[in-house]
This record gives sequence, C-alpha cells and structure tokens, in this order.
Amino acid sequence: MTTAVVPLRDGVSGKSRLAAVLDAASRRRLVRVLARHVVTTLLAADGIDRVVVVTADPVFTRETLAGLAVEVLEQPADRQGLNGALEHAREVLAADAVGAGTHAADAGAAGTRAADMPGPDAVGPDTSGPDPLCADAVGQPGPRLLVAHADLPALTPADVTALLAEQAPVVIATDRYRSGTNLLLLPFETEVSSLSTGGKARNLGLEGEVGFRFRFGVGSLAAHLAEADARGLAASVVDRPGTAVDLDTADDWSQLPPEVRDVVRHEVPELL
Ligand SMILES: Nc1nc2c(ncn2[C@@H]2O[C@H](COP(=O)(O)OP(=O)(O)OP(=O)(O)O)[C@@H](O)[C@H]2O)c(=O)[nH]1
Ligand SMILES: C=C(OP(=O)(O)O)C(=O)O
Repeated sequence: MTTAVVPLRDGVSGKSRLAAVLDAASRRRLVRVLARHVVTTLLAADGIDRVVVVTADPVFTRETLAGLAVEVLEQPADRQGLNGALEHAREVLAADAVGAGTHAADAGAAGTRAADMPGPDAVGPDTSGPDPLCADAVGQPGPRLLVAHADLPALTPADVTALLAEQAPVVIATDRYRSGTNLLLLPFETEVSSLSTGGKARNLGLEGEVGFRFRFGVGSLAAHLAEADARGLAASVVDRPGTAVDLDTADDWSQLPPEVRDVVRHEVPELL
C-alpha cells in the first residue's frame, strides 16, 4: 500500500517568490487551486490508498480541501519547516502503514498509532477501497510513503502511477533544473540497522538513526540520492513534464503548457 503525504505550509506565507507579481489574496487563491489539483490527482491515481495533508494551518487546509476525501494532520509547533512536518507525518502514519492488519484509511481509528500522536482528521467522505493489507499482496512492494508537494500544476494520475511502477525502492521526481525534489517515494521502513550496509552507515555516523532523513531544500535531489546511498537503497530519478514544474516563480509559470495555465488562471486571473 502507498500513503501519499502532501505538505502544505499555511494560508499566508506560501508562494513568497511570487510576491512581486501577486498580492497576498491572490497567492492564497493560487495555493488553494494548486493544492486541490495535487490532492485530486493523487486521489485519482491507481495505487494510492490514502492521502494525508500535513500542515501548520489546519483551518485553511480544511477550507481549501473541502469535499475531498483527504485527511489533515497538524504539524506540531516543535516540528518546524518542511522536513520537520514530513518527519512528523511519517512517524504518525508509519504505525498504520506498517502495523499488521490495521485499516490505514480509517482516519479515526487509533490502530497501532502511538498514543501520544494524534492522527489526522478526515475532511471529506472516505471513498477508499478495500483494505489493501487484507488483499492478496503477493509480489507487491511493502508499505510505501509518497511525498508530493502541493504546488505541481501539471501533475497527472499517470505521473503518479509511473512513479509507483519504478523498480527502485527510492524514487525521486526532480524539478526542471534537475536540482530539487518535487515527489519522493520510499519504503516506510528504512532503518539503518536492517540494512546490509550497516558498516557503511556506521562510518557515516548513521548507526542507530531511524529512517531516511528528508532533506528537502536547495539541492535536495543530490541530498536525497546521498540518503538512499548511505542506506544501501537503490534510487531512480524520474523526470517527466508533469512532475518537473513546481510553480514557485514567474519563470515556472511561463514553462507550463497553455491548457494548465488556463485552468490556474480561471482561479487566479492576475497571472498573465
Ligand atoms: N507543512 C508544511 N509544509 C511546507 C512548509 N514549507 C513548505 N511547505 C510545503 O512544501 C511544498 C514546497 O514548498 P516550497 O515550494 O519550498 O515553498 P512555498 O511556500 O510553496 O513557496 P515559497 O514561499 O516561494 O518558498 C509546498 O507544498 C509548501 O506548501 C512547512 O514548513 N510546513
Ligand atoms: C523544497 C524544494 O523545492 P522548492 O522550494 O523549489 O519547492 C526541494 O526541491 O527540495
């Protein structure tokens, strides 16, 4: 089974690199239309069992995603930034994904989730299918986590399915500069101790550390490849039109296909 996690900052501070061309209200509408697009795309993609948005602003996020079958997980104040939000989400969701027999799509169930970690709240109706952990999963990969940024206007369900079909345990969809990471797929369980490269991990000072560290930010493609390598995990890099453009700058906007720009412009006509 694959759980998709979408990080969404809040309703006021995002898309700051577009502040020169869009005022705060327009940026807020842009964040909304982009987030709805990414979540809708993930919900429509074959192979995605659950979609969770981790955010510092649950009120804005619930309004933004009203009507969609997505869950909202609040980012605690002591887990700052994009990487902190994702580490928190992974800790909360791993219990559901890895715990035997737990129905991962039951947002309200405690399952095997750590008692001190509140789980996500559901926004819309639960339209998920049967429990994949109870299905015949022979030959299927173990539980996986797909991180997808909330600002990918050209993302399609076929892009998501293509990532899931890659053979490597770690899959990175890079940006159009081949420098960043727009989507990242990895197994939930990447404990160093379970790897055959324990010696290498020890040399790198990773012994005892749990999990592949999220290293989103400048140069995150190289950083994520290094994380995979340090843990003895093969990684593949995906570069598709639908995954490569995250809308951060006016130049990103100019790279989008006309039909994608038309959809975004419908909500944010200020974008020329
Ligand atoms: N939960 C959470 N999500 C974040 C945080 N920072 C960024 N994100 C999300 O991570 C994704 C990538 O973010 P960026 O492109 O780096 O930031 P942005 O807010 O979209 O744009 P800038 O203000 O221009 O950096 C987007 O979906 C953001 O909403 C954070 O601190 N917490
Ligand atoms: C966070 C990242 O990129 P951006 O800030 O461009 O969305 C990244 O590529 O890791």
